[in-house]
Amino acid sequence: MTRLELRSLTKSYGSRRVLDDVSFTVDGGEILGFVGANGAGKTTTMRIVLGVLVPDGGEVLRDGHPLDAAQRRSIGYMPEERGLYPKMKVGEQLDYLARLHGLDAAAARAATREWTERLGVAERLGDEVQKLSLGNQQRVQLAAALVHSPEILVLDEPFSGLDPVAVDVMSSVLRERAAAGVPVVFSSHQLDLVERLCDRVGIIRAGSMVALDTVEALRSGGAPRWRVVAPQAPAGWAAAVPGAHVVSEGPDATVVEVTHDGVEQQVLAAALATGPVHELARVRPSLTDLFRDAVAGTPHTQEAQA
Ligand SMILES: Nc1ncnc2c1ncn2[C@@H]1O[C@H](COP(=O)(O)OP(=O)(O)OP(=O)(O)O)[C@@H](O)[C@H]1O
Repeated sequence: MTRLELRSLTKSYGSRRVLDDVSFTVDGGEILGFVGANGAGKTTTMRIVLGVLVPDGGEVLRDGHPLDAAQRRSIGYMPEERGLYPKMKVGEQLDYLARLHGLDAAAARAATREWTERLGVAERLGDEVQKLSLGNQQRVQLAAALVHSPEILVLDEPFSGLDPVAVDVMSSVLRERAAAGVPVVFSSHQLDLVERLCDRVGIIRAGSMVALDTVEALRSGGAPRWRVVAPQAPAGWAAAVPGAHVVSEGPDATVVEVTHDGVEQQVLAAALATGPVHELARVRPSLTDLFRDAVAGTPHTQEAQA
């Protein structure tokens, strides 16, 4: 099965390093979500995979060997800036792209038909791309990435601007391609979607990978957090429990982080000492929480650091 590997990629613009030792692998059958704040380096990384940009250091491997030009061309790529010819008809454009990748005329037409039907734009085959709504242009863009049956998929923000139906279609296409053995990597700012769809998530911050794991593993890393609902407890009640750190305290609930399992029982005892306890529950961070933690301490847009 195909394996895509990015090994120690670095890239600078002038004296400014925008990628610093970025490494990750995506196995066939796997969907990797690539997330990070604006300007963190996602597009730069993907362009290097495609060969549109040359890294200063590091390499991109397929099954352990550096990607050659022909293998790069065989990647299904959806660029962030999109790359369709606005005045060309949808069908002609997709046929052309499929032919460019070596399909004969009949196979190109069949692939165009298949993907436009699948993506819900088959009735627009005869329309110029520029006459389509942005969301439909994006569906065509995905069709363009798929018409040549790529063995690797690299998609830069494929979900941005899509309506919920198109999001579902796009999600099922990505799952299906992964199930067919294709390594899939896509960037997105829609973290709920990434959480739902991806087998693993890589978080990049200011050009460095700061997390790379399954959502489940990322969620269970870090100190355990517990939510306590004790309506009669006075302010500051949990602060004195050894090993507990109050994360937030409000009228509805107190959230504490504990240094190790078992401390929550002492937190519970302290809460019970103040009156009834209605709830003691482990809090599982969402990918959004993890993302915030991972990019914490940086300006909201990392370009501001430049
Ligand atoms: N041609 C260029 N010249 C100089 N700096 C550049 C160039 N292209 C990108 N950069 C800088 O490299 C950094 C990484 O940009 P990149 O587009 O990879 O980020 P991104 O994570 O894709 O962001 P976004 O989420 O906004 O798309 C940014 O600070 C950007 O300003």
